[in-house]
Amino acid sequence: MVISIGHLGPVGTNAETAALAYAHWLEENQAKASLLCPYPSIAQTLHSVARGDTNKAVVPVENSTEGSVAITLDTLWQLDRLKIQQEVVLPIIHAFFSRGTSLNGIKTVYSHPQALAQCQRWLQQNLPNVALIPTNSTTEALQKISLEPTAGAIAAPRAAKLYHVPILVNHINDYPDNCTRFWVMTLNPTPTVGSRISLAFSVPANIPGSLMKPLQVFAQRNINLSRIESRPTKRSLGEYVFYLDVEGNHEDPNINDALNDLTSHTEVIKIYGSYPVLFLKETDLEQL
Ligand SMILES: O=C(O)C(=O)C[C@]1(C(=O)O)C=C[C@@H](O)C=C1
Repeated sequence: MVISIGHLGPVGTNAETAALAYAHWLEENQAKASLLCPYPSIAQTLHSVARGDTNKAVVPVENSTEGSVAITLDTLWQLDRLKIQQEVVLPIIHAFFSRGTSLNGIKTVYSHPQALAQCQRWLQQNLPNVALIPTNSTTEALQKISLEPTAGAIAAPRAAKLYHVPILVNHINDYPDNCTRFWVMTLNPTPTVGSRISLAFSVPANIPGSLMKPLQVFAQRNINLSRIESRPTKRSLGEYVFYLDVEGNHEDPNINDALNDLTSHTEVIKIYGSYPVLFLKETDLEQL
């Protein structure tokens, strides 16, 4: 069976690179063939796997410079039954593309909001007066500049070969170790022994101790949390959903005990599963 993997498109996005890396891993480790399916937005990518149109979806979750990808967390909270099969950590390199020959004449820069934010210092120093225009993805930005010599786009260097647009400046991300975590989501995960569990919950009431009690469940059992953050529930101001990454897996009775206990201190809880993490280096990307 060929595994269909949805990702943010069009081809050449960072999400596609993460999906390609996962497809490569599936082929090497499980002898499984995959078919990549681009979608116009992260939300549509997740809905496609929730409907069963694709077997898996690869979506960005957190960037080392800019933090969480809100649309991914919010959509996962709305959708039921999606589980994390695997995490892929990808080095993210941004390049500046233009049909113009120098930075001098540039008036407009297009890119995905995350990419614009990850290059904000470079933009401030080199193109302080341009209009920054957000697009649905980095490669959608590349498509926009084809007829505009005074426009530029920020995208991954890999896209230069795919779109035949010249790179004017490479490595413009503000932090050289810029990387993004991507999750491979599915309705039917293959059981694996992971190294991390991710979950989200809302609390029964906005009263003293309502967040401390769920956190104590882990502290009391000496279980380490590697991330905690909140997003609004969108029901009313001041109500939040909390997202946690827990170090460990379901084979550990201490973790299972903590997760069982957690349900008595939360209102709605979604456990996205326990999963292994695949770290990629810049040199790994050259083979994709
Ligand atoms: O537009 C792309 O190339 C994407 O894959 C999206 C995205 C994101 O949403 O975070 C992925 C990784 C980078 O952090 C920048 C942009």
